[in-house]
Amino acid sequence: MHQTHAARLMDGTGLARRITERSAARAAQITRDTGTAPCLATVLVGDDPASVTYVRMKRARCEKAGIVSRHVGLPSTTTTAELVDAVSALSQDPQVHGILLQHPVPSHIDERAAFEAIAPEKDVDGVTMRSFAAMSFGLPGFVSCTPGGIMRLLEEYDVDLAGRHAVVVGRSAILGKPVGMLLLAGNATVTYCHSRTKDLESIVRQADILVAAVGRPQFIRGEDVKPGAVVIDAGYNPGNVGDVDFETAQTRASLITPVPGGVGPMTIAVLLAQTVDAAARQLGLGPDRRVLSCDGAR
Ligand SMILES: Nc1nc2c(c(=O)[nH]1)N[C@@H](CN(C=O)c1ccc(C(=O)N[C@@H](CCC(=O)O)C(=O)O)cc1)CN2
Repeated sequence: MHQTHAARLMDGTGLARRITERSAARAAQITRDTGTAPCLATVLVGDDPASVTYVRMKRARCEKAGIVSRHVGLPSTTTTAELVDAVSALSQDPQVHGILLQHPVPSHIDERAAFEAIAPEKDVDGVTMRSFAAMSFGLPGFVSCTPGGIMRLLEEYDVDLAGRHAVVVGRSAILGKPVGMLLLAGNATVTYCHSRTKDLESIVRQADILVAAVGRPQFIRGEDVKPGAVVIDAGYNPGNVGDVDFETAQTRASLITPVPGGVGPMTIAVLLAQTVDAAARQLGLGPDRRVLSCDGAR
């Protein structure tokens, strides 16, 4: 019989705040040293309410951290060519250091073509193929923000990955696929599951580390969580509901991210940290490797 206990919560809000304080200090230093503040351009196509909220949150956090926020809002009728032109113009603008194209774009647009119009040195959201390849090969570059935030949370809570079975449920280009590659780089044994996976529950039950990134509310049943597992809920469904049935999962897991307050805030903290890093490089200063690692700030 399984013993009932409450898992320890992984506090993404607190860690994100500490990382962002460091980003703000570094942004102020860059502004003092060069006379130019780091600048993130956000691009939003259409008026999907959730996307409007996320972009607003990103812009507000930039401004609080001393990062200039430039916004390009485009109508939902925008064509692929028009979006590629808008992103290319930002890629060529020396006053812009980072570019964020909010996902998803309307379905008639070739989102991949638009992402690929982001200059590599400005890909602070880690969405281009080049960034994905660099991350996969362990080369310098920007990571996709939610996967980067998840890895930073695992590090903060001293989760040992080596030899452990990590199960990623979901295979999206900016979340499921890259987080699996980062877990692999950490020497975990990685299994990807998706909508065509047969007997998903039996694979989930084997996970020492479970990353839920399906985009379906409470899709992962709490009773399928292996006792002692580390559960990362990367779901951001309407009403702040995650992909995991939290109530039951937290009685079985050893560590679990809450929704809200887990992975979400980390996504934005990584975006800001990478924007500051990009600005430092483009303005001829070295990157500050400590911004993300946040040593001594626990
Ligand atoms: N280009 C990108 N598009 C999208 C990304 C991304 O990383 N890059 N991620 C997701 C969603 N997302 C950011 O865009 C995001 C979702 C949720 C949160 C967050 O902090 N949520 C809070 C709760 C929200 C609230 O208080 O209203 C939480 O979990 O505590 C941040 C970012 C889609 N698109």
